[in-house]
Amino acid sequence: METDLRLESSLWVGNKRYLAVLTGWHFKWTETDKKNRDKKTVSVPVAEVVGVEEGRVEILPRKSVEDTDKDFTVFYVKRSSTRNSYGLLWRLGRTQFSCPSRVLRDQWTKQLKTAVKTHSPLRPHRLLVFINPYGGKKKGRQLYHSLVAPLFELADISSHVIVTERANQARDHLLKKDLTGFDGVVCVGGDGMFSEILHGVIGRTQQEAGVCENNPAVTLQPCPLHIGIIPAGSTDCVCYATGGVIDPVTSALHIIVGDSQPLDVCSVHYGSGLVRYSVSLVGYGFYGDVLSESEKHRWMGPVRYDYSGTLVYLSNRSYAGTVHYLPADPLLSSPRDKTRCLSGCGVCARSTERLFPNSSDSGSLYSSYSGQLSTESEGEWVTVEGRFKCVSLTCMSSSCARSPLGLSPSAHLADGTGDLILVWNTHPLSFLKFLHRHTNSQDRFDFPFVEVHRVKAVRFCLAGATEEGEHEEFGSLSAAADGGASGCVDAGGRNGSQPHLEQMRNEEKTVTPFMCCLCCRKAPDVSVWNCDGEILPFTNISCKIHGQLVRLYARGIEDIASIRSCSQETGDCCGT
Ligand SMILES: CCCCCCCCCCCCC/C=C/[C@@H](O)[C@H](CO)NC(=O)CCCCCCCCCCCCCCC
Ligand SMILES: Nc1ncnc2c1ncn2[C@@H]1O[C@H](COP(=O)(O)OP(=O)(O)OP(=O)(O)O)[C@@H](O)[C@H]1O
Ligand SMILES: [Ca+2]
Repeated sequence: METDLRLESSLWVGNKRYLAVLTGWHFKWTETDKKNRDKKTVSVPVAEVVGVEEGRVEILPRKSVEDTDKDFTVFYVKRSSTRNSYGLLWRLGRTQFSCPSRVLRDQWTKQLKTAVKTHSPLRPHRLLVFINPYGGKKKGRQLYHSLVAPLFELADISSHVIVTERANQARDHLLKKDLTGFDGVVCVGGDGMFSEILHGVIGRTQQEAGVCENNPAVTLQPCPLHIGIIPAGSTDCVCYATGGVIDPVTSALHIIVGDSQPLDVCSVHYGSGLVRYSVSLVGYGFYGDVLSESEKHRWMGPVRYDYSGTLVYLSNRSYAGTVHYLPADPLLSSPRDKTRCLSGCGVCARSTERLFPNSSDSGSLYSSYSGQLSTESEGEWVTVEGRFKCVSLTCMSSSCARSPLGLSPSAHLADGTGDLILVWNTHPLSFLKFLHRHTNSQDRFDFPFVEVHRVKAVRFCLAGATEEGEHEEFGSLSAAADGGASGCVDAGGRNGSQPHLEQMRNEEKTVTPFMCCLCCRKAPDVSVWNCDGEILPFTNISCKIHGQLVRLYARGIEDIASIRSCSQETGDCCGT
């Protein structure tokens, strides 16, 4: 197949002659002018070709086609580094080629199109797009129509666009409506909107597989629909942490080329019910209080978090509780090993082999789903009791513009673990130093009052509350297993009617005082949980990490150094 696709000929770009070669994986063109000693080769991976059009075509600022019969235009991914973030910006590169004959032109366009089809099997053809018109700075709709839709059209992707009219509309649509023919779901919005899509996609997959989401011991069915994120929110943590930049064009190009990034998901349970899923932060204490305070100031937009953060910091609170955690295998990785999860991460790749042992390629990745109950041996739970400024569990680094390395810089996107960060009560200035280190690259865990553990599961219990309830209902994760869908009740976060959770919520209210307002003299004894930007109505929760439960149209953070060495080899790897 490789040799079938090979094509080589002279082509013109402007008034310069090039030798163009299409090999199995790359399309390259090199200037053939002999006087030019610095011959530059532009090499574009076939998998990063966005579109091939006959004639001289432009798509921006608007589409124009000069239908000449010896020309063709290639659109492809071009990279540039950014000042404020860690990943690379992707832009649309475009080169117009002229051939000596129409026959050769047709040969080039045909071969290039075939090569693209062969080398990117996960490219979407049909997408379901949800736009939250009220996310972030309320520019979602405009961003989509001006920057993203023209790229999808160029790449021959058809999309069904729904501009939401209410919260949870996207989730409900994914849970109930016919999704036949869609390759993926695109979320135009922030982390809250992503969370809706996440709940819809996971819930729908479990429904169809007959898996009960309430039982934390059950192995959930990985989701076949990919999720794309066009960032248009306030924090956009999921987009930032999975690509290193917040940029709608970069995100659209990752969707078009069919990138596939697996992502760990944490399920949060109360009693015998699922409460929510999280991919970023499940946080009690400081981050819970900041979120709770910020909800009162939504009108401020993204600044609400800084304002509320300052108020909450000044109120200097700490909370008593007991944390139980199940450590992950320390031989595989550590949250303090100073590594970073980058595109092509080896730790995550080895986890894929462990989680899906029988699959040899991404096409059959989910075929090895092994049943409903976790068979992995559980290990020993560890218990820590005390007074904390905050307790945070994150499945990934949770980096964002505010904190470019995130809550846990060495966390992995897809290793089946989360990082548990315990910040003990300390002097306010020490806590400020800890917070400040989130804004730079200093080690935020290098304080005597901070602990970080790589974990598979966590349980939290308020001080004074016995764990009896939970012990009866959970015991160990595997003891709670009931074998699957039997007796399954509606999972939390799925739809309005969850009688089991409603009853438990009322029970908890009797022991959970309301958050005190900031002017009260007496600080509250109990905080709230922040679950990816949503306040949870329960305190004594139990969390379990599900390795690689969903897939995003992303490829992790690209290592700038390796891209540079690639440019040196070929003159200019990515542009004309
Ligand atoms: C001295 C400067 C200190 C700056 C400290 C910055 C720490 C930033 C850590 C960011 C962690 C983000 C985790 C991601 C969570 C998302 O799943 C979730 C949904 O979008 N976002 C939030 O809950 C939104 C959470 C937003 C949290 C913002 C906290 C801002 C704290 C500001 C403290 C100022 C103290 C000033 C004292 C005079
Ligand atoms: N049409 C709508 N009207 C009201 N709320 C909506 C609508 N569509 C979606 N939502 C809800 O709005 C919430 C916030 O949206 P989104 O996450 O897009 O923006 P954000 O809160 O500004 O950003 P971030 O979550 O990154 O901080 C989501 O939880 C979503 O459920
Ligand atoms: Ca992880």
